[in-house]
Formats: sequence, C-alpha cells, structure tokens
Amino acid sequence: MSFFKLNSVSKIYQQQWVVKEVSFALFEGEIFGLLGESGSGKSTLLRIAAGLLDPDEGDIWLQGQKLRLASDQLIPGHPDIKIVHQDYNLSAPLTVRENINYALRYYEKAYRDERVDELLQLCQLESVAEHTAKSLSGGEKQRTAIARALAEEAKVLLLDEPFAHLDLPNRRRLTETIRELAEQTGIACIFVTHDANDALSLSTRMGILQHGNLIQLGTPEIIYHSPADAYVAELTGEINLLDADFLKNHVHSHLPDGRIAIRPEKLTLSLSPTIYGVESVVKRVVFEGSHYKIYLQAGPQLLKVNHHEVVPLEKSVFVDLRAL
Ligand SMILES: Nc1ncnc2c1ncn2[C@@H]1O[C@H](COP(=O)(O)OP(=O)(O)OP(=O)(O)O)[C@@H](O)[C@H]1O
Repeated sequence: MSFFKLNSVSKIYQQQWVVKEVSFALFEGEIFGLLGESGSGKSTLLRIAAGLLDPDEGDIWLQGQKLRLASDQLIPGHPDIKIVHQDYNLSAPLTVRENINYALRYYEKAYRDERVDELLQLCQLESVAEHTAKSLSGGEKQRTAIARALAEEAKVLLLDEPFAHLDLPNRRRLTETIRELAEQTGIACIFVTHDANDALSLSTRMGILQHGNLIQLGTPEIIYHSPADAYVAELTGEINLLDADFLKNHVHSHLPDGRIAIRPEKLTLSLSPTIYGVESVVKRVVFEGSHYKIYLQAGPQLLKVNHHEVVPLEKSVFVDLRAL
C-alpha cells in the first residue's frame, strides 16, 4: 500500500487549469522530485499536498486515510505533513538551536533538548548550533528550516525549491542530508525544482510537470534515457534530436514526433573512418570539465558529442550513431 498519495488532483485559476488530474504515490522513505519550468504548477501542487490549499478536484491520502480539506480546518495543514517554503521563514536574531527549539516549545525541556540535539546532528548543523539565523549561509538556513520542520516527528516532508539559492558544494551537502533523513527516519519527501540535475541526482522517482500536467513519471534513469517526448528530453539534459531520415540505416526508438533522441555521451567519435561512422565537421569545442562538448555538422544535421579530448576546428571526424 502506498504511504502518501495524490489522487487526480486538479486546480483551476481564472478558468485555466494550473494543475490537471495529477496522480502519484510515494512509499515510505521515498524521495520524489517534481521537475518543471517556472509556472508549471509545482508550488500549487505542493501547497495542495500540504493541505494548505484546497484542490478543485481530487484528494490526498496518508497511510490509507483521506485528508481533510484546508477549508474544513481551523488551521490549514496536517500535523504529519511539513512544508519548507523557499524563504525559510526563520527568526533572524535567534540561533539555530533556538529556532528549532521554538517548534518544540510545548514539550518538556528534557525531551526538547534531546530532540534538538538529534536534529542538529541529523541535519549536519552541530557546528553552527549557536550561530544566529541571520549569519548563516543559504545551505545552513535551508538545513535549519528542514530541522525545524521535522522537530515534531512528521511522516511527509515537502520542500519548495530547496536548492534554489545554493552553490554547488551546498547543493551536494543538502542532497546528502535529505537522502540520510529519508533513509534514517523513513519520511517520504517531495521536492519541487526547475533544475534537472537536482531532480535526477536526488529522486528515487520523479515526475515531469508541464502546464499543470504530469507528463511523465518514473525513475530518473527511465526519464533520462527514455524521455516520453522531445520536451522531457530537452528539460532533463543535453540531447540530439535527430530526423529519422538521417538515421535510415540504424534502429532506434522514436519520440512521438518521429524524431530520435540521443544523449551526447551516447555517441562516440573517431578521428579516422569506421564502418558505422558518419562523416562530420567540427564546428565548436567547449570544455565542460569531465569532457569536451564537440559540436558537429553532419550533412544537414547538427550533432553534439561528448569526447575525452580536444579536437581541432573544421577537422573531419566520424560519429558512430548506433548509440548503444
Ligand atoms: N492564487 C492564484 N491566482 C491566480 N493564478 C495563480 C495563483 N497562484 C498561482 N497561479 C498561477 O498558476 C500557475 C502555476 O503557478 P505555480 O506557482 O504553482 O508554478 P511554479 O511551477 O511553482 O512556478 P515557479 O517555479 O515560478 O514558482 C502560474 O501561471 C501562476 O501565475
């Protein structure tokens, strides 16, 4: 049985579908990434999942229980579902410890002290426990907001763009924190993002939201390697979208629009002719850290290929399009 479920949830604003018949379910300890462009309905969906906003249709289920609507409650929300908003909403003059402690103010001191220490450790905040919230880095603020949200044990954690203001080292650290949280506590987590790398690297499963529609659902591997259409292919990373005619002698699976999607790292490039090699001319070379991105002109088709070494401009090379 699923742990947390959105069942055919819709929301309409000004006669427009902002979220349309979205359904998905999470198991305990799952991390679900919702990837979509700005305005695709991510925050609206998250607020509905949190019980802060009523859907126009559909319902939310937690452990087999249908949740009450926001409008049916004095204080919208659900005690087992916690949401961390983009602005963190911390109390700036208070320390990290005091911010977390505040969420537990109705509990006994002994329990509170123990729980705060546990959360400081879980969210990797021990070294900044006595620092004021206003002096923290973006990553530390985000982790403090998560620790505070989790102060009272929750079953579902919802994160609105948790990586939005973070640099790369802090993104990596937060990714680790969220993964450990899910593993250690079994909490189910949904995070929304417009960044494909964050969604691919953190999610156990993910969904793609476009104009309020959940257009693909699956593991990061499935979505990355078998995108449902050209939109998903482009949203989730660099892609070659090739005309089927160009690949007449090769067998590939097609997108609904007839084109074939191949990631640049799936193509191999040789400097000398090969049986399957298509002759191409090097047009641009960009260093990207782990590899060079080589932009090629192959007849009418432009191609991008990841290659381990630099190649001279205007050189003729041969691209193996079998994309194993
Ligand atoms: N209260 C509201 N009244 C009218 N329209 C709204 C309201 N809230 C959101 N919308 C519209 O719904 C659409 C989806 O908004 P939402 O904030 O859910 O998208 P998002 O994917 O989270 O975008 P972003 O990444 O920019 O935050 C947008 O077109 C937005 O203008």
